[in-house]
Amino acid sequence: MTSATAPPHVVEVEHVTRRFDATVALDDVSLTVRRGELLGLLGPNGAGKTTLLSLINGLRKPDSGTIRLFGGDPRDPASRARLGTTPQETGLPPTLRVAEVVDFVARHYPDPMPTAEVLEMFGLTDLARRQTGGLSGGQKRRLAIGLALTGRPELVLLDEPTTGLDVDARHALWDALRSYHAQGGTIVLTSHYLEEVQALAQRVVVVDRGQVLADDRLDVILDRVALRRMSLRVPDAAVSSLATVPGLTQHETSADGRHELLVSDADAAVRALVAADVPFEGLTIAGATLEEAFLTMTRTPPGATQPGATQQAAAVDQARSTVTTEGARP
Ligand SMILES: Nc1ncnc2c1ncn2[C@@H]1O[C@H](COP(=O)(O)OP(=O)(O)OP(=O)(O)O)[C@@H](O)[C@H]1O
Repeated sequence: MTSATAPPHVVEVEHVTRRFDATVALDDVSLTVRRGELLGLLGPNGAGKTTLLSLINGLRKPDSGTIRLFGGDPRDPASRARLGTTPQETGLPPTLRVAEVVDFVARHYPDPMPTAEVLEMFGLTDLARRQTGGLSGGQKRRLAIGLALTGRPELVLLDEPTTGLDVDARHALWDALRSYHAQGGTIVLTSHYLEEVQALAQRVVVVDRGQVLADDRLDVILDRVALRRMSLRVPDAAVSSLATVPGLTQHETSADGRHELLVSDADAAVRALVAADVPFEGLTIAGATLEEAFLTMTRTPPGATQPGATQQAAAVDQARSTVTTEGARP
């Protein structure tokens, strides 16, 4: 699947901006995908994930910036010859049988996987003779992802691959993707689910409102997500002590005067407050949400003003309504 002399980057995105009328779907995004990586693009609804994939697979053009796919222009079919892709929704010819569709797609590639292997890998062997119009939503999804891998692509782009799948099907699909990756394949997948990214990805790019908020190894991102939210009251004279709390990543004061702290270790933070004789009251501790972790990832340039608590709370509320936090709480 890979060649020893091939360049290390299969995708290069440089300062890419893409607008839809007044909406800036991607705002000066830069990232590279190395050969053999399994990269998770994580972000809430409308973050820009699908737009980014559509630029990488050549369906859309950036307004500014450049995208290279295997070193070439993604809009050139030759650049896409080694690419497999599955959009969020796939149209399958309803009267063709499952095995016929796999055969049909396989004939477009020089060295496809045998149809039986694709069917086996995605748990579709018993459905080989079923017309695709008679498949359930989850079965169609598995077939669509099987089709993306049929040509043994070097890179596969998967937009929310397991949406609509039950737990068993989701795990079977993860196994198939791990096996493809173990054979040298490169995967970029988008997900709302931290759990999914956690199960598969080695590197995670967090996107929100068209911007890359974080791009790091999975373990580094998970450390950031394992935040705790502490809410407490302190007298004005003791507010400055809050800045010395260990593991503090964010401090805001809400409209009712409560102090909201995001900390990496709430036990250590409470011990420090007690040791410093800070007369706090009304303390509550909760797991920070994934959205809160996203927000703390926003890098504020030195000297810039932090967003106000009201603005931040509104952003959290907005994100909370759209992102699945399954698995986000420690
Ligand atoms: N064809 C389009 N016309 C107008 N606006 C669009 C179009 N495609 C995307 N957008 C807007 O661009 C922004 C980014 O959308 P995009 O679909 O890339 O986000 P996403 O992260 O993939 O979201 P989701 O997780 O819901 O699929 C959103 O505000 C969306 O409404």
